[in-house]
Amino acid sequence: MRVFDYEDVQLVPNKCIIDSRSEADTTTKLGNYTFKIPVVPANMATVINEELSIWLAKHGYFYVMHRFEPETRLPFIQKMHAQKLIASISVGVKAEEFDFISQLADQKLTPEFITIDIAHGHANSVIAMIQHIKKLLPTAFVIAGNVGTPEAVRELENAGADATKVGIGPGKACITKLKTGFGTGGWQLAAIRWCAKAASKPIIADGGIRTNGDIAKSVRFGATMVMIGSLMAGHQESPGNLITIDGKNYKQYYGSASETQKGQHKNVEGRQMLVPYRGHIKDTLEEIHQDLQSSISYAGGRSLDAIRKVDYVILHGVNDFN
Ligand SMILES: NC(=O)C1=CN([C@@H]2O[C@H](COP(=O)(O)OP(=O)(O)OC[C@H]3O[C@@H](n4cnc5c(N)ncnc54)[C@H](OP(=O)(O)O)[C@@H]3O)[C@@H](O)[C@H]2O)C=CC1
Ligand SMILES: Nc1nc2c(ncn2[C@@H]2O[C@H](COP(=O)(O)O)[C@@H](O)[C@H]2O)c(=O)[nH]1
Repeated sequence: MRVFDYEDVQLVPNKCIIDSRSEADTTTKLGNYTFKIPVVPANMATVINEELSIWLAKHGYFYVMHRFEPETRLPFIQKMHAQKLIASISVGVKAEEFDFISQLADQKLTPEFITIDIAHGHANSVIAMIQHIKKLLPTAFVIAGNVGTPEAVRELENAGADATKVGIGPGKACITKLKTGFGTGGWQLAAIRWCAKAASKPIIADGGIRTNGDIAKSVRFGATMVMIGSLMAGHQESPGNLITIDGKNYKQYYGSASETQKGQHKNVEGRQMLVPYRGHIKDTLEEIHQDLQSSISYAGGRSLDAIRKVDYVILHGVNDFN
């Protein structure tokens, strides 16, 4: 398998067939829903909160609420449904999480999306959780992860997952590679390609996005949706603390497996850092929308599908057209 990451690849332009970039359609479909762009802020405590979830849902963006205030999830689903908005939550795989799903079923409360969010998603615990959700809440769209191999994608799909999330260790706040020696850090884009070839359902590329162009590259190599943490954490609406150093503004960003998140130094695989303050998230999302419209025009099409078929070159390696 050829191994490469985002910075090693460039997409090759095709003849433009539209008169204006505004004609390019950046929407993507996940389950029964269509979203404005193939981007979702990471389900991390310094990236998403209830307020931002509501804003994103109201404005046609996908969101996944994090799982680190577990007792708020049930009222959160009720609150979203009362506003006729989609409810998209995260769960873990510990015993109490199985009970939580049973509780939702007892109350006849089905979130539209449930993301199973653990570090090593190719695990019996995740398969058991997928099956538990599908039995009790059969209409919920289940995203399972995280994984980094085709075998894992197939197993989770066969267990009933509606989508799988790919990315072990490419995150900005991640230290998995350093602490364990494992992961897709440094070859995340190749891992997406590898997994997507085996997938029969959508893939969500998770982690390692450093520029807007990386989103188009993820789509080229098989992603239906792209999850982004650090580039989404610096906004006014982001939940992390605002910190000013020498007159420059930053926002706090920490890993979900960091000591800060866990409250103890046990199985730490994440760190805390500062990311530059970037103003309002609506402006960043609009910039991503416009950049993707440009990507579609360079791909020679009218929608994201055009990007999926473009040629590419691998820089710093063997150049090849695929
Ligand atoms: N995408 C990524 O690269 C990574 C993401 N994260 C994020 O950090 C958060 C915490 O993740 P996680 O620690 O999995 O969540 P949890 O602490 O909820 O752990 C989930 C369950 O899986 C077990 N478990 C976790 N890792 C392993 C492993 N390597 N082998 C066997 N069992 C395991 C845990 O038991 P026990 O704790 O007793 O082992 C626990 O029962 C999540 O939000 C996750 O997405 C973390 C690391 C990498
Ligand atoms: N190894 C770890 N990965 C983590 C942790 N917390 C979150 N994550 C993953 O990172 C992405 C976001 O990546 P970014 O490059 O866009 O910043 C996130 O969605 C998780 O999959 C962690 O503590 N350790």
